[in-house]
Amino acid sequence: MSTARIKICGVNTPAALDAAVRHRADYLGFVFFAKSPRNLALRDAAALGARLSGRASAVGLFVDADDATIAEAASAARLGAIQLHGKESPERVAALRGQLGLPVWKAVSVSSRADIDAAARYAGAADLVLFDAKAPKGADLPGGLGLVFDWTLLAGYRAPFAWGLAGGLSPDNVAEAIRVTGAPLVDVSSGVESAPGVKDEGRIAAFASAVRAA
Ligand SMILES: O=C(O)c1ccccc1N[C@@H]1O[C@H](COP(=O)(O)O)[C@@H](O)[C@H]1O
Repeated sequence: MSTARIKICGVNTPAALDAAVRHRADYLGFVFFAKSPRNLALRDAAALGARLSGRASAVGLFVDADDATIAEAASAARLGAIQLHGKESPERVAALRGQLGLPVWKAVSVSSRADIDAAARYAGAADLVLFDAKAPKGADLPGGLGLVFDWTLLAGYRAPFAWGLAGGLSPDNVAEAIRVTGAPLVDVSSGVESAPGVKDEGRIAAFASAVRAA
């Protein structure tokens, strides 16, 4: 099995960006969702995109955002892909992909096998499906909560699309998550933070090492 690709999500400062690049993350997530402690103002996102300057791909995270918001951020922050983390339908995903000319990732929240099966509706619409733990009812955020789902639901999974694993990953559990699921991509946010919205270089380094050793 080849090494899983790494996405560090919620990068919101130059120091966090430099740390993620130093530890060879493949993707850096820029969050555009006002309720998130990792939310980026457009001007800050533009500065981070310029600093990144193609050394890794910037993935913009949106939650049920409108076309103009996504297009403006994609251009300002030099996004290489967008991640839709709300209730976007396959039709909405396909339409955005056509409009933007960028790969579109769709997060699918999981608490049961039925959720995995239902993700098949995004085949042909999304460039990548990201399985994440379902947030509790009434939560402020649909992700970025450090919650894990039952990885055995993905054991032996044959996906009809490119896919990745998210939800409560950390330096301590990511090797086991890869072992159980065979995930080709892992996405982490709160598991590499010292406090909500504060990335920690030591934890980023440990996460990247654990993935490469898995
Ligand atoms: O990171 C956020 O603040 C966020 C906000 C809204 C939707 C998703 C968000 N993050 C994504 O959630 C998953 C899991 O995060 P965690 O590792 O459990 O903290 C991941 O895909 C983040 O990109």
